[in-house]
Amino acid sequence: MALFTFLLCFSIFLLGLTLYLKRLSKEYYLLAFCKLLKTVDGSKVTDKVYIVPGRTIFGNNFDILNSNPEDIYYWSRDLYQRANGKPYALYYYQGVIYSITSPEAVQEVFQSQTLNAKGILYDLVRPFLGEGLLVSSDQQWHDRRKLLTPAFHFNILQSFIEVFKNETLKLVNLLSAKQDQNMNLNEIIPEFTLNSVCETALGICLDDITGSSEYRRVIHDIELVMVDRTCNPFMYFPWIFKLFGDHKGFYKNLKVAHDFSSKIITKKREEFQKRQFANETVEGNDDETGKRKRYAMLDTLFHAESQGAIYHGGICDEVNTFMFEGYDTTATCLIFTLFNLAVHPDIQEKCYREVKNCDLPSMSIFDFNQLAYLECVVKETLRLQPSVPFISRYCREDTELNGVILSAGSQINIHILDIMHDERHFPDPLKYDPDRFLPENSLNRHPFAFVPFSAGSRNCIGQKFAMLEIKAMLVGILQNFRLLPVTMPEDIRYEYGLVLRTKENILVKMVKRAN
Ligand code: HEM
Repeated sequence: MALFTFLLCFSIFLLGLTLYLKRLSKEYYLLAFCKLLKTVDGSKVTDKVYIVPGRTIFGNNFDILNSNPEDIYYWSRDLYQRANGKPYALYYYQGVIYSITSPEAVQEVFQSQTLNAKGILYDLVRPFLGEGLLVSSDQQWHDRRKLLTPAFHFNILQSFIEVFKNETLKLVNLLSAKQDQNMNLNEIIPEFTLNSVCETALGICLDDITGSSEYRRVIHDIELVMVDRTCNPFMYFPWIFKLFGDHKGFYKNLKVAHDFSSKIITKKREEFQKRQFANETVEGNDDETGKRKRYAMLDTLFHAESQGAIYHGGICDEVNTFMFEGYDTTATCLIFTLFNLAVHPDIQEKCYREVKNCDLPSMSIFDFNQLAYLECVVKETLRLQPSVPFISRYCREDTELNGVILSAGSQINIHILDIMHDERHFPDPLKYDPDRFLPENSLNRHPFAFVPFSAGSRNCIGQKFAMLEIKAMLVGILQNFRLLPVTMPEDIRYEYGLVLRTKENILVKMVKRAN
């Protein structure tokens, strides 16, 4: 009798559980621990979104376990092909990842006033960048963006040009000493872009401060650990990372990077305070024409600090953000541009003809803006090999987007690279063809078809800075050298890092031009 009662109760329990799970499974992908996507109009989700089949019964949670950055790059391209122009979705325990690969689909995100919070991947860079402009959100982001925008004003950029030119001349001298050898661009270029951002935005010459090569090395190692963590969903948990990841190495490297930027801040603050004391800057808010005085980035922060609008920790976060965002992105673009020019001698020749009579030392922003073909070349590189291949947003609340409902906690991955490889807007998308950006060929192009700097309120604050710096370096290099290919396009295997990388370093040969 007792057994019968037990079996009856157990059966009722099982039936109840089954019914409950059945009901729940209308809302959730149970084994993936994730809420299901729905459409706004009740139509089939698969009509609007390609649902990526998981490799295990647990949704997509284990799809990229043990992958490397190269695997992830090519996996993303494969998903793009399979989705055939539709957005695609992956089911992870953290929430749905809704991936956008077309200008039409990204429009709503870039125009949204609310989708400003960054995706959870950015949590992995938080130990490095704190609450700096790249990762922060809400009022803090708004206030900082407002504070820092004037530091990239035209007049400030004009004053940076001298630094870009000096760094270019230093680079040309170094390249002259190595001409006719194979040049490893990944080793040479980042040193100069780091110098440029430090000397302009931070006002410090790295020749006066030790540790810059160590800084670049640790940044690379920090990146490797972060990319490794993105491949393993369990490593998102800080305690699992602490137990099983390279936690110790990561924080050791982080300390080196933070100490390096701290050293810069301390040195510059002393100088700022001395100037303040001498009444040269802070009190003199207005310049002689009566206009509000503008400062370069670090002085803007010190000025805000003197008014209680930001504290030391905030300054450190912004400095780390600008150093990190400002050097690797531009270096990547320069490396790919030089590579593209080396393997396309006809395009290189056209650029050379445009720049050969420029007088670099006397060039102004206006003169750089006149280099129309060079601009097309840089844009085509950013289209084909965008330094930042994808970005991500986080849905704090249930969000309607492109006819689907993303529940709170979902992520929106914006695949900038795929958007800019859309053949409807860029026919034969893998061909390197700067003419696409000539005015007559850009007419009526979708406004979000070319978005290497993102778009909308969270676009890149440093885009004009970057274009100017890249153009200055290209003018100097092209005037002095003919680039010959060593690495060929077929040798390149791309990798996802914090910026777009290649598995092997890119090599070119530079032959001095007869003047
Ligand atoms: C070719 C060079 C560059 C490219 C392709 C690039 C690209 C981007 C992209 C795509 C974003 C959006 C990131 C996101 O939404 O998660 C971004 C944001 C940002 N970039 Fe750049 N960037 C470049 C150069 C620079 C430079 C030179 C600086 C500074 C000197 C800079 C500073 C920033 C900052 C601070 C943000 C965050 C802006 C915000 O959220 O308000 N970038 N950049």
